[in-house]
Amino acid sequence: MSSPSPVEEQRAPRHSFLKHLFVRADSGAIAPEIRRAHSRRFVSYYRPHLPLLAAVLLCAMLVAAAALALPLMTNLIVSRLADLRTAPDAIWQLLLIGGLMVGVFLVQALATYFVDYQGHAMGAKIEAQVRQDLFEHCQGLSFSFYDRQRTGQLMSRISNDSLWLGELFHHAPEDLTIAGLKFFGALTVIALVDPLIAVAIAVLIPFACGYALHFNRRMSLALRVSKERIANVNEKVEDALGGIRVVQSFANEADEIRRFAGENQRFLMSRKDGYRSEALLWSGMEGFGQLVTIVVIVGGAIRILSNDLTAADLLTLLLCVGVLLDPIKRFDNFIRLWQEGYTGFTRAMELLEERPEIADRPNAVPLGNVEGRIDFRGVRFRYETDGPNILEDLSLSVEPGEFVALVGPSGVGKSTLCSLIPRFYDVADGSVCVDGIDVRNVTLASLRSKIGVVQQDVYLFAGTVRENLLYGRPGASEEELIAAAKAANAHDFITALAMGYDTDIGQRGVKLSGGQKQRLTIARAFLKNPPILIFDEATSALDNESERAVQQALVGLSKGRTTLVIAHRLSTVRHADRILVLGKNGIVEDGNHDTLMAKGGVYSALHSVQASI
Ligand SMILES: Nc1ncnc2c1ncn2[C@@H]1O[C@H](COP(=O)(O)OP(=O)(O)OP(=O)(O)O)[C@@H](O)[C@H]1O
Repeated sequence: MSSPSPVEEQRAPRHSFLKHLFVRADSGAIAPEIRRAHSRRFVSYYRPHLPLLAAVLLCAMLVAAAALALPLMTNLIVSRLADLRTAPDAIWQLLLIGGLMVGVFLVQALATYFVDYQGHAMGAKIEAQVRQDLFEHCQGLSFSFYDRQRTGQLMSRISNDSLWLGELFHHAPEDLTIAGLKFFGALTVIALVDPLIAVAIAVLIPFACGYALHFNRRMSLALRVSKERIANVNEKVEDALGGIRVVQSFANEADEIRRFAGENQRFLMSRKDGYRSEALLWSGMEGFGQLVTIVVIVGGAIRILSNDLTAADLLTLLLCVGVLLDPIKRFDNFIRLWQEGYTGFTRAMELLEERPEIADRPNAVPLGNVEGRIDFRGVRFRYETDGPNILEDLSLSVEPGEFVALVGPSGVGKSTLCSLIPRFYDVADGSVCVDGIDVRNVTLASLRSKIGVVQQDVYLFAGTVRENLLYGRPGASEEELIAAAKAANAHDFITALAMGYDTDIGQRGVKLSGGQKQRLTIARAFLKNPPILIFDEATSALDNESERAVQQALVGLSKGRTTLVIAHRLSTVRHADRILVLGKNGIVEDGNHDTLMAKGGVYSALHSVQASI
């Protein structure tokens, strides 16, 4: 059974064709003040292109004027036919008018070319700008935003939604100018030729406008829903293909196909709803066009019979009706383009309006050279305002150059604690300080440049080994690059790869083993060479021998810099200056390996358990 359409879903029970025709279409609409703000933003995108826009609009006016010239010149010829019969230079006069017409059409052709080419180029530039703005904006959004958002949805906003923007930015001013000039120009000529027929046409126009606006709103709603649905489809594709190894290893292909079919079907239904409104709009506008033609033919004939109009005038009127109806016939196209483009624009603006929760304070200063002291002062933290506290009244001081290990059961907040130092999240209460300065009072870029983080989830970019290593320090020399790789025990496996440091490692480093990926991320942090290092389970995917080698390198590298290491395997941190045991109620033990073992508390118990495995 097919799922209900989005608009139907909002207005159960299902309605008939007639209900569809007359139902109000403003539910789900955007608030007027937001719409106004979006409109201002829309107009602002033209600012860097004003001279080009002016040239395009001028050419658009020429196109419209040339279209109106045809009925006028035809009138000129036909109304003078009687005089021309007796004129000795009739052929020359006709040839002159013909030449004039050719000139007009030449101007029209050149203007059309300019509007089409330069107009589209301007639209494409603005589209690229919006896409760039979106991408740049997303780069600055906080971890908490990405905790809530899904990548597929974001990709859809940045790539899919912006596809119609170029067309919209180009066609909106151009089509409106041409359509407006043709419509009102033709109506004016009709009024000059026969005011009564012009009035008859003008009476029909409000009905056509009301009808068009109604279906415009319906299409807008349907398109908005359909954009949300295609974002869901993208999200499903991203999830299922990104995790294809998990899908296949669980033999869950059929389930994934079924889930995808569901999203695909929902998207299809939203399209169908939009197409129905579009078809009703299109057929209605066609009907309006026919009605206007009939009014002019019948009305014109009656006026000829009463000697108020000549045959030449009727011919002019019919040609003018063609010009008048042209924008109406293309109205459907324009509305579709407008809706597709403007809905995408609105969704893009919603994303741009998203404020980063973590940002530089207005008075933030750059963090200068740091010694590496870290203080947590009465820190309380939770991920969501109504969520549980993950850290509560936590105080802790790490001296410059100290090597501190964080151990404890899974989920007590070790990674969370570390993520507060580079300000991936902000504390709810208390403060986190580096060298005595609250991290919220310094610029994010300067703070993060002082901290190297190797995260639990290894992330490598598509590209070569070299590109990935240089990510943290693009200007590093070849010697520094190799030294970092050697320190992370990665140099040997890198040189054994087909292209050495220039080997492409595939999407997210898929062509490497788990341990190799981990060593690359460690080398990347080594190369950055920051005064504060944070390793979150950084050696978990290494075999014992590699792990020992990396541990040794880490000990060497940590000299003179503050190092925090989160570890589950206690054997890897027994050499640490301090070991902090984190429990549900914060730090429950603090000391070095020997003192904690002698104490016989949580650490020694954990140690005994691991030693017995
Ligand atoms: N982004 C997030 N949004 C909401 N809750 C989160 C988020 N990240 C972690 N948590 C929750 O915070 C708590 C602490 O997680 P954290 O990753 O800091 O623990 P951990 O001690 O490092 O665990 P592990 O040793 O398993 O890595 C957990 O209950 C977890 O579910």
